[in-house]
Amino acid sequence: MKTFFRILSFAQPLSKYAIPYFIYSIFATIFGVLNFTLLIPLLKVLFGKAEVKEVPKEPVFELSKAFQYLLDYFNYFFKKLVFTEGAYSALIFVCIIFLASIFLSNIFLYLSIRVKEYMRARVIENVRATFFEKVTSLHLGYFSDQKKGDLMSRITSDANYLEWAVIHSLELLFKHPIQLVSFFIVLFYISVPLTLFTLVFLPVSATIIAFLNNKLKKQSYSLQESQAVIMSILDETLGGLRVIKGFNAISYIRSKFDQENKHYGDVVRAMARTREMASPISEATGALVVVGILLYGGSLILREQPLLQPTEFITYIILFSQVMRPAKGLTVASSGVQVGLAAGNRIFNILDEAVKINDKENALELKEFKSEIEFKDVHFRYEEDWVLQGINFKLEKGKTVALVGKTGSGKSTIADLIPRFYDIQKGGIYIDGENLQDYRLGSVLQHIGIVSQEAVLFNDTIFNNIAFSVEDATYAQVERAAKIANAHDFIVEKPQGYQTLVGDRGDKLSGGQRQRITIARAVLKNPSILLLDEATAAMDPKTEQLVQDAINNLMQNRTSLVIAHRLSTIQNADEILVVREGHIVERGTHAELLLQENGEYADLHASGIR
Ligand SMILES: Nc1ncnc2c1ncn2[C@@H]1O[C@H](COP(=O)(O)OP(=O)(O)OP(=O)(O)O)[C@@H](O)[C@H]1O
Repeated sequence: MKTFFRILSFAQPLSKYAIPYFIYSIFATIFGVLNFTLLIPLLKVLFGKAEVKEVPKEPVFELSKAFQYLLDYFNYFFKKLVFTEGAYSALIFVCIIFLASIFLSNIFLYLSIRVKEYMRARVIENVRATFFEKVTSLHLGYFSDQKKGDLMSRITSDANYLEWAVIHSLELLFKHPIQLVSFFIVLFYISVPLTLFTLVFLPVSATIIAFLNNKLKKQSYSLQESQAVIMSILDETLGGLRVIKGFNAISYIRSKFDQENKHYGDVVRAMARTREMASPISEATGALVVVGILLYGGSLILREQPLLQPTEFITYIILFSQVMRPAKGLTVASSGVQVGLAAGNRIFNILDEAVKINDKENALELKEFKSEIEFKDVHFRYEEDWVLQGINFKLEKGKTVALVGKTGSGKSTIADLIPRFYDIQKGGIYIDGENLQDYRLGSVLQHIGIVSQEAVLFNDTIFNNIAFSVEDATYAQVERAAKIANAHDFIVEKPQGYQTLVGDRGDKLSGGQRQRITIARAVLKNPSILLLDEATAAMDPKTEQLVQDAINNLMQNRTSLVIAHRLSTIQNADEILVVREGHIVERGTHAELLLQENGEYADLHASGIR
């Protein structure tokens, strides 16, 4: 029930939709039912039962019997018309009212559907916006444990199921119950014993439908899980197509996909079996009831003193056949809600994930970076084991500190702690003497530029890829940044220049070109603190020199923390820290470290990082 109300909360403001929907549904139903009740006078005329021998008496209005008065007045007016104008004129009169009520019923139906669709659009907008906001505010560590495809499936297909669940719940709460109640009021009005007789069958079909719904909910959860797995495989395949083809692993990935795809098909078939059973079951119980009504209703008519008129009986059967529609609608809507509840749970699992990296109340603003960044006894772990232990160093303004060490030693992790991709568990990181966690993160990030090992580009133009973190960047500014990053020349050689689309993840550019675009991006942002993780991918000497020069230009007059994979970048660093298994084991300048006998830096140098 909690999930159900939470799903409805996406349709805020609910009253804006639910109240008009309720009103329109009532009117659509009233006029819809009226169509059928008009059958009684119509049939009377046709069967010649409407003969009137004297002037009928006009009914007297009483507030407590307003409904009865309306019916009596209609009968009075109808009889008067038959008496004064003849039966055929009365028939025309009934037909006109019949048409008018169909027209009105459809107008209200249209209005109710419109409100419903507006609400649907609102729900999907809200769900996606809330989901996207949440996903972008979660800490990076969360995504290490998640499959991307699974998240994508939640924001697309699960969100769709949820959107339908809201619509179905409107129908479940308002439309179908209103229709059912209205039909039953009229049915009771025509014959109480006959209607009581039909009601006996309701609990039987309700129990069967409830059983089917429960089954459907479980199946639908497994369907959505399977959909997520398919999306993940697709995502991995598209992302790694080059490797898959290169390693001739197409059959491996295909069989993985086929297996899941088959499982998905099996679940869809199982769901269809369950869902489609609801309809024949309600049809069969409906037919049973109709036979029962025919037998029982017939006995009421065929008595010596009939309790029911044949014209009323025909109308009753026609009306009853209409009851099946909302009754079936109820079963469809409730299964839609069940499916939506399963989808809702998958979405809420993410929405309920705690945002671990938050700004404190009254957090400080880092307006200007003035003196230094300091790591004091920093300890950090992703999972069980410590990845960093007792890290101490200072990065003074305008200086360059380089991190070197074997792969997996913890260099990237140290750099990731400054923009608070992760928070440390012990010790402290200080900027200008204040704890990093006391600042508003946004104000710190404003001063940081990151160039990572992997050049991350978006499927957009070169211009937008360079300008993406700087609002309103001008063409001249972007061009200047590209020149400093040694990127301008290759950009203008492209037919579309800065407007060239780079392709998915920058596929249409070479590795060196992608690197220089990301360097230009950092140049344009002009941050005072630079976190630079050198690319490890091998480039030809000329490109490498171009990238190296671009990096040197970028580092000028900045405070830099550099993760070095080549010695050439860091020979001029003010301090080099050698990291081993999460500890700093050596520190000093290039020259100092080379002098250390059996030192790790000297070793690394000898083994060839250059
Ligand atoms: N998201 C993560 N979850 C769990 N463990 C991680 C995660 N990221 C890194 N690690 C582990 O933390 C340790 C340090 O990794 P880190 O990436 O900082 O090393 P590195 O020195 O930068 O390596 P490289 O030079 O290869 O980039 C490694 O043992 C790695 O397996």
